[in-house]
Amino acid sequence: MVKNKLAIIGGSGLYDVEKFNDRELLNIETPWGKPSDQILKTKYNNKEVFFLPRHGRGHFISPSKINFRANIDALKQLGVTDIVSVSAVGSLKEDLPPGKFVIVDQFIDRTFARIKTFFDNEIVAHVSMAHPTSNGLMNACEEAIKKSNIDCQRNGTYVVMEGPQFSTLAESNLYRTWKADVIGMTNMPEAKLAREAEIRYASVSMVTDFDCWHPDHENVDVQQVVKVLLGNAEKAKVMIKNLIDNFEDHIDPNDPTNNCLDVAIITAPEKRTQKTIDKLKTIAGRALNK
Ligand SMILES: CSC[C@H]1O[C@H](OP(=O)(O)O)[C@H](O)[C@@H]1O
Ligand SMILES: Nc1ncnc2[nH]cnc12
Repeated sequence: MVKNKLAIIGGSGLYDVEKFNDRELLNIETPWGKPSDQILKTKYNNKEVFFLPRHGRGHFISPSKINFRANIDALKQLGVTDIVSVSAVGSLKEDLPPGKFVIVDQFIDRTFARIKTFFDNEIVAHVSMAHPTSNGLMNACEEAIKKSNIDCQRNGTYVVMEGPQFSTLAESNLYRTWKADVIGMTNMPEAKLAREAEIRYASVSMVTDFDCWHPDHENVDVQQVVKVLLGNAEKAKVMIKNLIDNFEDHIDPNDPTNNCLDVAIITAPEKRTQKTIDKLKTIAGRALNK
């Protein structure tokens, strides 16, 4: 049986989980290059967990330059089965003020300058993204957040913009007409690549600002965002502890992510070269070597 292993991908404001013991920093190489930073392997209540800051410690990687493929491949190499992203987002709704957490269940991917698949050479696969987040993992996040007394909305749509500039007023208003809830720059292609790697994914998005549509908040200002972020990050760390404790109770053994490549790879076996099969060993070894 596959052992469930949790990883947290930390976003803006969450670059480490300092208070966990048994800390080991891992340098992982992947066929896609280097991940954003060393990966922290640590323990809480005797449970192993991995942590990777997607912008690097010190926040030196912009959203468009994150090597999402290397990040996902590295976590898969470590045996990670579940990823919870912790992200800063702008709010597109009046009832989602700064400080509120949203367990995102849907995305609108508006990014255009990123590599979005592991299957772009010789071996082609089309995974379903109808439900990009895993229900069991979202249940675990909801329970962990509630236990931490954090104000939270279950479900919501996250618009992923390219950035790094924030939206124009017209764009912000357009996304509001789409009934989207929050906006950020990083959860895609992360969620797509996690799905291709058959890793369950959930996103806990922490509201830092009202973007620019709100009549009382004309601009997004990074200084303001950082102020809210620091408070959010402390709350997120409490949530992460609760999540490590409870996540295994919520794993769905029948989650469609678990073996989604079985019905996704379309390339005829005779067209798959050994070189590409080797490159995809970590991501798709299970499905390719059956
Ligand atoms: C510092 S505000 C903009 C920045 O924050 C979010 O990143 P993350 O999702 O990693 O927390 C947003 O997507 C932008 O990258
Ligand atoms: N308003 C906003 N737009 C995009 N990404 C964000 N991250 C935090 N606030 C944001």
